[in-house]
Amino acid sequence: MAENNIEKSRIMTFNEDKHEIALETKDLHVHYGSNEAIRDVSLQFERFKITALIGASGSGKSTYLRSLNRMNDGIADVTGKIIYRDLDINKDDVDIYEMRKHIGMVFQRPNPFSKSIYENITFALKRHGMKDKQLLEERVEKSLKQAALWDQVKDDLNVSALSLSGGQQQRLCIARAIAMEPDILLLDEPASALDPISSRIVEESLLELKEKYTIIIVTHNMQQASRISDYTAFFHSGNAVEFDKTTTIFTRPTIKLTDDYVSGNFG
Ligand SMILES: Nc1ncnc2c1ncn2[C@@H]1O[C@H](COP(=O)(O)OP(=O)(O)OP(=O)(O)O)[C@@H](O)[C@H]1O
Repeated sequence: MAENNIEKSRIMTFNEDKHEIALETKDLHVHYGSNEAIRDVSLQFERFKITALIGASGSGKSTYLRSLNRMNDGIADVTGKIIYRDLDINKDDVDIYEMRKHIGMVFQRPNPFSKSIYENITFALKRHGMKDKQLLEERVEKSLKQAALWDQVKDDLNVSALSLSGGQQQRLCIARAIAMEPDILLLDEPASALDPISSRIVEESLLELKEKYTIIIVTHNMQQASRISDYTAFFHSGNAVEFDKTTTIFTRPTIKLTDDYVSGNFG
């Protein structure tokens, strides 16, 4: 069990008259058996902004992120509130299938289906009842454009997704997630398995995506966090230690633990 040695934390909250909150957790705890991986985390995520979750390995970033759209159901015990559109989506009676249309997720390793590019994107749409061929084609084009992949694949959407490069596969996974037109995109180190060039291209597409989506991203890469995020939450031992504008976290954090981490003294 991680030791709770956090004496101080500093969590910024938004003035809700000026900032629209897309998602919020209140007193969130996550236990894997007796191991408390997330301790009482209350954070707000502003709409159409990118929030980075940073911290050393094992600090709880992925556990927290995965709890936000109930990916930890059946794996961990998650208590506390996850507020989306005035609804606590951590309640038992929430339709998880429906909720995930609004809160989509992209994982660390590109995981396209072993199907064509076109089918990767239309699969979930069809399962949700979209049948019209023209509408499906429009959605495929729009999401591939938003994920900055359209120009490279538009001439043959019937090739296998597995024939794409790693970076292209990850952008396809982003396109697949946004094809559902979610409000919120959760990304768990989406560029960590990619080479630096593909990683920068994914970053650039995320910057464009924030015009339309609220993005919450786990990253180990400090440069990436400072390049793309508006806000940053620093996690340590399952606690959200400090949350503020990214520039503040990286240039003048209040808490020593944050300072040590962002200046590379541990982690
Ligand atoms: N499926 C699981 N079952 C049991 N314990 C888990 C599981 N996933 C994570 N944990 C534990 O929860 C704690 C937080 O892990 P988590 O993966 O959330 O951290 P992280 O900050 O995302 O780490 P990393 O950067 O290495 O991915 C760790 O103690 C880890 O061992």
